[in-house]
Amino acid sequence: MINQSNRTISGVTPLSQYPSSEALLQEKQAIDQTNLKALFAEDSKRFEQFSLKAAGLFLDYSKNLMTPETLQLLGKLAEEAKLPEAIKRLFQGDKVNHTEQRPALHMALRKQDDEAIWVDGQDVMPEIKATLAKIATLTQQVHSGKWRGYTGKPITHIINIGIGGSFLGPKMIIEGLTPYIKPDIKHHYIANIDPNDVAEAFKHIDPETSLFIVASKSFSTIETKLNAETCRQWMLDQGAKAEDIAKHFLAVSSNVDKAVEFGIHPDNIYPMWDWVGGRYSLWSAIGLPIALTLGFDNFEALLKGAYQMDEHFRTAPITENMPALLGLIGVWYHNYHGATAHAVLPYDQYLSELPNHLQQVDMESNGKSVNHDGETLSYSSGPVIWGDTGTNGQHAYHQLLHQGTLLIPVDFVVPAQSHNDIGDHHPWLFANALSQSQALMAGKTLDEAKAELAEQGLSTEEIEKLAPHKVIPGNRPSNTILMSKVTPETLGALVALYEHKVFTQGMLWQVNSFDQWGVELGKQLGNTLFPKLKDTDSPLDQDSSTNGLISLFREINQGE
Ligand SMILES: O=P(O)(O)OC[C@H]1O[C@H](O)[C@H](O)[C@@H](O)[C@@H]1O
Repeated sequence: MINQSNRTISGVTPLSQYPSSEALLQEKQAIDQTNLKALFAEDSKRFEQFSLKAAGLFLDYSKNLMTPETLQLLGKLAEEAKLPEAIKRLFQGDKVNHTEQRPALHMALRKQDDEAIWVDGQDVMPEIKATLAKIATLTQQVHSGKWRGYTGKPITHIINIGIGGSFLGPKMIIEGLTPYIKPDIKHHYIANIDPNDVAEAFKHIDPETSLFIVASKSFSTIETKLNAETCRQWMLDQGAKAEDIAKHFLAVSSNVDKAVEFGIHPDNIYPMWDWVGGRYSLWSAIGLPIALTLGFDNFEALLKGAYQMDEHFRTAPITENMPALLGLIGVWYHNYHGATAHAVLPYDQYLSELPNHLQQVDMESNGKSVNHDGETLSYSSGPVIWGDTGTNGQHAYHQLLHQGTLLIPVDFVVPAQSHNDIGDHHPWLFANALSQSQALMAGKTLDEAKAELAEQGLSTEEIEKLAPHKVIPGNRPSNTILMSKVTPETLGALVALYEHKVFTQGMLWQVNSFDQWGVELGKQLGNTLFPKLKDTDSPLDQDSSTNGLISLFREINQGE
């Protein structure tokens, strides 16, 4: 078995501000002396000990490089980081997003009781309930055919125009719950400013039966503004009149004035609030396309599932708390083993958008390098999150997971039942998820590789040459998150699980998980450079690379 400590020690960036950090460093040295296979052999109850159920999800975290002592130390680390207090502050609406002076209250959106939640002296619950009622009414009107387009036809195409949090979450949920899609409704997304995105959507929609949702918390995101203007013009070009637009355009925004200015009827504007971050907004009216595509009852069930996970996160002790555990295990690998990436591999084709959504949730939240006081972090925060569906990935990048030089912890997300009961497909899928986590854990030793080659009849010389290539180091950690089936409830719980995992890690790293100033610079520079592409007389006053590329763009476009 290859000892992983040598490979990753240079990347270890302990959280030395916490007293337990020193003990965790020693724990890491101790863990390096053993391996997962041995830990399983020593303790027949390892699975029972390192697994738990919450909100319809089952987490098996036994295939992690940890012992009961590690778990205790991680729990202590969380206490020292004041995670329980932070959870309390999050749920009671404290301004945890201190750089923007806002709370982060996405949990209020899925709250199943009427208890008040106060933001700046105002209870936000009545407005949340009123918005849900408005979504329910609209959904009913669209599905019953009461809401009609400008030629009197019912709506059959829902087109979400939005980007980032106003796109990734709704798309992931709708595709994740494909079996629940209303048969008469087609769903489409226009996110990218790339004309290819809008051009392709136009090929599949019909102006008479299309309902566009302009989803933008700020209503100032250039991609969404331009795409919305292009869609409105397209409607007019297809024969709609200016007064018909109200029947075909809705908006979701916290910037009502801007949405009205764009031409959306005030009755058709659904509110968003400052206290909901874009990447946490699918539970708000940003989820309108979810309700319209899957039905309001399914949207409600999604909220309910998330609420159950919220309640678990709010009340469970740290070492029995699923999101906190995932967060702590992630910190254990990131800061004490030098793992800089984390893979999320859903074994469910419908969940193929989950890694994309989680990339925004995780990387936009914790991709930060200063602490709450603005001081540069002395440790690493925010790993690269990536992934795609199994079994497809097994025939592509899993090679690196098994034999590469990087340590990449994995989350396998697997339903026990499929919505499509076709032959043995699903047991095969499940068996693959299990065999991948087993292979990562157990690997293949040099002796095993040699024995295998000997059985195939190879000569001693050939065996010596080939065997090292066939060694799989193993000892590579993974979590398995299992649900009986992907339903609105379990998917709601799953997404909330990851949201709270990210919060836990943000707390441990002492970063503000709810702002995203890094995104702003690219936007500002884009505004400066766009006129230089349009106006060929404008001076080239940028760095030589940017100037050179602008010149090429001008040359190519002038040559046409
Ligand atoms: O909803 P909008 O205001 O249009 O914002 C859409 C996206 O824009 C930005 O790039 C932010 O980084 C994202 O967090 C946000 O979700």
